[in-house]
Amino acid sequence: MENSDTTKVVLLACGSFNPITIMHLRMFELARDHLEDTGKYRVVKGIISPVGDGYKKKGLIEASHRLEMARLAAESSDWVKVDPWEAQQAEWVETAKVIRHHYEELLAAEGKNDQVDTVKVGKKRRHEDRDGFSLSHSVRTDVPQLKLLCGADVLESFSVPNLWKPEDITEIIGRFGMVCITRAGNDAWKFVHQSDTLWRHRKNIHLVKEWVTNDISSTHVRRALRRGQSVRYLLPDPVVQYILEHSLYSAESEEKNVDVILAPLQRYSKSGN
Ligand SMILES: Nc1ncnc2c1ncn2[C@@H]1O[C@H](COP(=O)(O)OP(=O)(O)OP(=O)(O)O)[C@@H](O)[C@H]1O
Ligand SMILES: NC(=O)c1ccc[n+]([C@@H]2O[C@H](COP(=O)(O)O)[C@@H](O)[C@H]2O)c1
Ligand SMILES: [Zn+2]
Repeated sequence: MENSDTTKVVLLACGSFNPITIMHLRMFELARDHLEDTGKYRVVKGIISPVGDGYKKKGLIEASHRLEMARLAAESSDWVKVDPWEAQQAEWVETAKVIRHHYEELLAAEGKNDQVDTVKVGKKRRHEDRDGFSLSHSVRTDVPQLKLLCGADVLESFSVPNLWKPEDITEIIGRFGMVCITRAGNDAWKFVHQSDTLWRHRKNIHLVKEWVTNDISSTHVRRALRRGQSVRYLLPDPVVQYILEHSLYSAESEEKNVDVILAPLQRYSKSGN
């Protein structure tokens, strides 16, 4: 039965997905269970958004292949879909912009625009937060919430110099919120505790402890493929087939972007941000 007190949530996972693994799909299941277990949320959709080639990460193969593999993987889910928008952009797009794009899509799908209906927005939300970010322009309760889904490594990468703009971190967490899958739960909490920005927005950070630890990573999968080893059961079968059919992941593909600086580092060190 529909509970009118629950808030609908859409989960957005951004990453390389080079290639997508079963752990990426598990993240969605873990996050949905965690949010729904609070009794406050109902997760209605998951979106996988592979990063574009402009991200320039070492070993990042073409977005067309990564998108197709993600689509094959998502066929096994009735609620997680792949969205090609980010992957199709000529230049790397900041995650905050990707979230904004999907939020606008969400509003459009609900027949709403980005103007907040103040009657429907809770009073306590109508203020500037301490970073000067106007929450009154951004939080509404009549459409599903959009939250960024990621692993603890992404949360911890917030402290890497020149990787994230501080205002983007504030917007991602303060305006939208994050669901973060963590293998070492205490470390992620410690990280939140040690950052003033993260601590201020702690109620918008959902840390999900993964009890059945699973260290599958795309790096491990690419390494195994380079060595001619089996990757079966680490990836959905159709993804394994696709990789073999197209001979993806070799010593050569791992050298892609080897001498190139990662797009965010390039962008933010240049601008002096
Ligand atoms: N085993 C895992 N546990 C928790 N989160 C994970 C795990 N694997 C990937 N993620 C998360 O999935 C998202 C996409 O990650 P990404 O595409 O970088 O995969 P990855 O396996 O970490 O790849 P790579 O080894 O190339 O960095 C990120 O938010 C990452 O933190
Ligand atoms: N400043 C930013 O918005 C920023 C910085 C670094 C990574 N990211 C994103 O985080 C994800 C990380 O992916 P990887 O873990 O595969 O590197 C990608 O989607 C990337 O675009 C965003
Ligand atoms: Zn990663």
